[in-house]
Amino acid sequence: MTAAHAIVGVILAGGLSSRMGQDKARIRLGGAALIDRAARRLKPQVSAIAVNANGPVLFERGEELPVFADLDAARAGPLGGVLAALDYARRHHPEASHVATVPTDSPFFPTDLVARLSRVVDTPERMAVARSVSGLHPVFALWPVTLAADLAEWLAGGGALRVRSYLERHQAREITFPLIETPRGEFDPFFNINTPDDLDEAENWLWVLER
Ligand SMILES: Nc1nc2c(ncn2[C@@H]2O[C@H](COP(=O)(O)OP(=O)(O)OP(=O)(O)O)[C@@H](O)[C@H]2O)c(=O)[nH]1
Repeated sequence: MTAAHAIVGVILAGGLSSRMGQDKARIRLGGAALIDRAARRLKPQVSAIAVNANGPVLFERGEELPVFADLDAARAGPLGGVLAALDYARRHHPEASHVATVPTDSPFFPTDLVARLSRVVDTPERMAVARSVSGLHPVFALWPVTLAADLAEWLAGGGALRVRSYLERHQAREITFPLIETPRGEFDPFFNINTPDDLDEAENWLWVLER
């Protein structure tokens, strides 16, 4: 697949943030909310961008993005967000072949994420997912829009909620991304912020990464 293909980028922000105790999308890192950081990083990589959230979303500096909720009020985890994303893409971007998802809580993801995942998408049905030395990162993935009905059926049929199981079922291609070399050592670009301690660690890394 080439960069000419239309890919809708979706920031997954529909979780409960229970470990953080407050909405992770609104958490500030280095002066910017995580949702705005994710949007800034994803936007140049895709042809359109939107946010999956199950509550109100606030954007800064007038950068309003389209927001859509899960289709089913009973939360199905990240896959519920992916299903909503495929439905959104089908309705608003009929030209799009794939949706690229990233979570809202991972501020340092690769700036060539979508380009590298796209390169291994050789058929319209192909899925691709990111890996690093820390393991598979199932919410950093390319999802064919045509999978919507299959995913809906799988979730309705009580399919495992784990994203990883669904990717395995479809033999998603895995792309391994390198660690980032810094003066303080190597850093995983898929580092994500789940707890207040993670946020402290991200603040420390931000200082090193943006020096
Ligand atoms: N749409 C949707 N997204 C979800 C759901 N659960 C998790 N996510 C998203 O999936 C990604 C990974 O979520 P987690 O960090 O495991 O869960 P979380 O709800 O954000 O945080 P915790 O409640 O602390 O587990 C994040 O981008 C979440 O916003 C859900 O039920 N629906």
